[in-house]
Amino acid sequence: MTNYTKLPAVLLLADGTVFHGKAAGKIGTTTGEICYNTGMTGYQEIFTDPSYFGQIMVTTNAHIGNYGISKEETESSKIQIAGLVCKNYNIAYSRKQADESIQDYFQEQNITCISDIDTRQLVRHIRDKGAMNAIISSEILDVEELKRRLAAVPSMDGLELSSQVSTTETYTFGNENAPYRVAVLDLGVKKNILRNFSDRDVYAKVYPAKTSFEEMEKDFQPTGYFISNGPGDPSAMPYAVDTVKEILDADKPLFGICLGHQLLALANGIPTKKMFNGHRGLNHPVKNVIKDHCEVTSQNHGFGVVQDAVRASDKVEITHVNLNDQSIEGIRVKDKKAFSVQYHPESSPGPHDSRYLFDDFVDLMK
Ligand SMILES: NC(=O)CC[C@H](N)C(=O)O
Repeated sequence: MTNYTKLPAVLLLADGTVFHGKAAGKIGTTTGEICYNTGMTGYQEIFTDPSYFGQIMVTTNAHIGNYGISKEETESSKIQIAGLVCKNYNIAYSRKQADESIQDYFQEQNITCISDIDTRQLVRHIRDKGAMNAIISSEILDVEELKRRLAAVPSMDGLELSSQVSTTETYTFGNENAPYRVAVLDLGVKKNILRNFSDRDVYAKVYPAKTSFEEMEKDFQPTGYFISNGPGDPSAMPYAVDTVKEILDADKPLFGICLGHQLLALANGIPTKKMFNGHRGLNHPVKNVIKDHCEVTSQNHGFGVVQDAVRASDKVEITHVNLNDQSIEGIRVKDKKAFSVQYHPESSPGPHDSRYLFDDFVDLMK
C-alpha cells in the first residue's frame, strides 16, 4: 500500500515564514497551531495523545518512523495531531513488534505531513517568535492562496476542544470488584492513565466531558474523581470548572492531570494563560517541594496557571515547581482531598519518576 511520492510540499507559518519540503502522509492541506516536542522516542504516543488535537507537531528527533507503528502503543483510538513536520520520514522499519509503516498509518488516517524540513531551524524560529498557527499543503503550492486559508484558522487562545475528543458513551476500565471506583471526566484522556488506575486496583468509569457531578455521583457512587488531560484552552470550559467546583464542595477525593490541573486552579479562582511556547518533551525537571526531591517529567501543555495568583492564593498550596522556568507544576487544595499536576505522571512514554502520584491518589481514597 505504501505510496510515498516525495512530491513537493509547503509549510507556511502565520508570520509569513515559508519552508519547502516533501509530501508525506495524505496528499492534502492541513492547519493548526504549530508546536514541537523534544522527546527522542515515543512518536506514536505523541501522535495519538488527544491533548494534541488541533496542533501541527514538529518532532525534533531527526528520524521519525524508523521503528514503525505498533497497534499496542496508542494513547487513543486514532491519530490526534492535525499534521506532522519532520526531518527524515522513514518508511522502512525493522522492529518485529511493528505492524505497519508510518506512511501507511498517516495515509490510512488521512493526515497530511511534510518531511525534509530543517526542523532545527524551524524550532529555533518558533522558540524565538512564540506559538502561532501554520498550514501544510502538498496540493496547493501557491503561498498567497495558503496565506488566505491560514488567515481563517482560529487562534488556540479561547478555543474549546475537549468536547470534540471526549467519549460520547460512558465505558468502564479495569476490574469491577476493585476496592476503589473512580469517575473519569474525559476531556481527552490518555489510555495510560486508565492503565495506571487499573494497575492499582482502581475501577474506572469514563464519562463524556459535559457530564455533571450529580449524574456521575448517582450513576457510579465513585470513591474519587479524576479530571483528565485534554486539548484547547481551559478558560473556555466553564462547564468543566463548574463540575470541579461541585466535586470540591462535596469534599470528594480529586486528582487532575494537565488540563485537569488547570481546571482545578480555575475552580479556585486562579486564572490560566497562554504560554509564549509550551512545554512538550520527556525531560522537564520538576521539584516536589513537599518531599524535596526532583523528578524528570513528561510534559505537553501550551497553557499554564498564573504563577502570582497561585502564590497569592489562600485556597491552594504549591506542591511542585518547574526547575527550568519556576512555573507551577502542582497544587493541592487546602483542607480538601484534591490535588493536581501540570505534567504527565502516566508518562507514556516515560520517564516513570512521577508514577507515585497515582499511589497518593489511592491513599487519599482509603
Ligand atoms: N496535556 C494537556 O492536558 C494540555 C492542556 C491544555 N490543552 C494545554 O495545552 O495547556
